[in-house]
Amino acid sequence: MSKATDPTDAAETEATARSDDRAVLRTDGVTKRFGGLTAVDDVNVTVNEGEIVGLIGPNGAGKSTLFNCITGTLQADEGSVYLQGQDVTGWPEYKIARAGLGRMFQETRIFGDMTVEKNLLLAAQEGGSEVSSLLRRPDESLQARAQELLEYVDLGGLAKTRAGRLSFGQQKLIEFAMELMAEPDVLLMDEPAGGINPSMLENLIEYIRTANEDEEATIFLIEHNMDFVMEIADRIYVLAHGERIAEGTPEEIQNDQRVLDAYLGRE
Ligand SMILES: Nc1ncnc2c1ncn2[C@@H]1O[C@H](COP(=O)(O)OP(=O)(O)OP(=O)(O)O)[C@@H](O)[C@H]1O
Repeated sequence: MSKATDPTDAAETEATARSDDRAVLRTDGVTKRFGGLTAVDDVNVTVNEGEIVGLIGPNGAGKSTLFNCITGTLQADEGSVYLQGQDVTGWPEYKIARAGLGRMFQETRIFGDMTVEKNLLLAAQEGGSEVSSLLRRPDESLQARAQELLEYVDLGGLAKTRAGRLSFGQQKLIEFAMELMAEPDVLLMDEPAGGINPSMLENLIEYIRTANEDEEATIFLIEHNMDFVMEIADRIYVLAHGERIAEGTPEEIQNDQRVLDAYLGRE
């Protein structure tokens, strides 16, 4: 996808030099305070190309705040955020999105009066295409891409259906397909399993895995559903009271005493 590079940005060269080769996303000492509360405290995370990385922690641990600092929704008080090695700290949200960061929210942002296909075509604008031309004369390759992504999530037959008629679970899958339309370098997902009925959860795991394997989608996700995150993530970061208390494979995290204590409120 197109990158919003600023050749005059001196920090870029430095950031590129410091970055891990495979790191699509990296935070370095990100700290965010709300008055006297340190919601995110000196947090370092790295998401490498092709990984599915989980972010977990008890309620109020700072997960959403960290996501918001990464996406530019909030400005960190300290620390830096690097996307593909480029220092994007302080950039406005739209510019970070254009530079390759996708975000899928808990609530869907679908246009209910438009068809599923038009929603997908609109989402492609985040990848740099013009909105008006997309809707009037959609590019055949984009249409084919939309159909392909709908088939990934087993909703291929619903392209011409009004999106508002779909169930919440189906709308979430459409939103996932929409995010993939923009071909983000990394996709942040906020509780993808939230509100999804248990029978659909296994499917969601399969769709995210397929996107990861076939589309090489790199994913960073917040999730409260432990079974889900343990099954899907390659690596997991754990936050508690704003601090990163653990990092490891799902197996390591499940056996980490600090993590168990944090969840039981025993720090
Ligand atoms: N805009 C804000 N103003 C003041 N305090 C905030 C703000 N946003 C978050 N906080 C506080 O910062 C801390 C971290 O909140 P955050 O929402 O990031 O946690 P979380 O891990 O995402 O929690 P949850 O799992 O419950 O969504 C909490 O104590 C929260 O009350």
